[in-house]
Amino acid sequence: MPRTPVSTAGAPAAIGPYSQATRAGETVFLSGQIALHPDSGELVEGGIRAQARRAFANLEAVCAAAGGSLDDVVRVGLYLTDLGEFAEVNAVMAEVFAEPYPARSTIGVAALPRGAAFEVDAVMVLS
Ligand SMILES: C=C(N)C(=O)O
Repeated sequence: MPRTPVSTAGAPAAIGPYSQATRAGETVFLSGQIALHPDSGELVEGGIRAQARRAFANLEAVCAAAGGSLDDVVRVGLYLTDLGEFAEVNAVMAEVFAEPYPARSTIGVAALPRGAAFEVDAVMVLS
């Protein structure tokens, strides 16, 4: 099955050799989003909540470009450089997603691109 790239100016351009998302049939694989502002390409300021909100907003823009929405997301992966900030990320995720929530894995990592504190990736199934 061919992989069809998804591209939008509503989310930051890829910072390496990957697509913002790829679609295979009705399944969309969304690349990791960090808190880069789509216009400036710079990491937003303001701490973990601001970073999480921007990263989820970027993800939402890619969902929309693929013809879906966050309601179509079936799984997310969260990556934090400090699991001490887990509660704050949970609070932002609860603002962004409605129940029933997607499946999720959360992983503490040593570092993320561009010095980000948070990254989210996702799988979406179009309905
Ligand atoms: C930000 C990314 N998704 C990357 O570098 O893979």
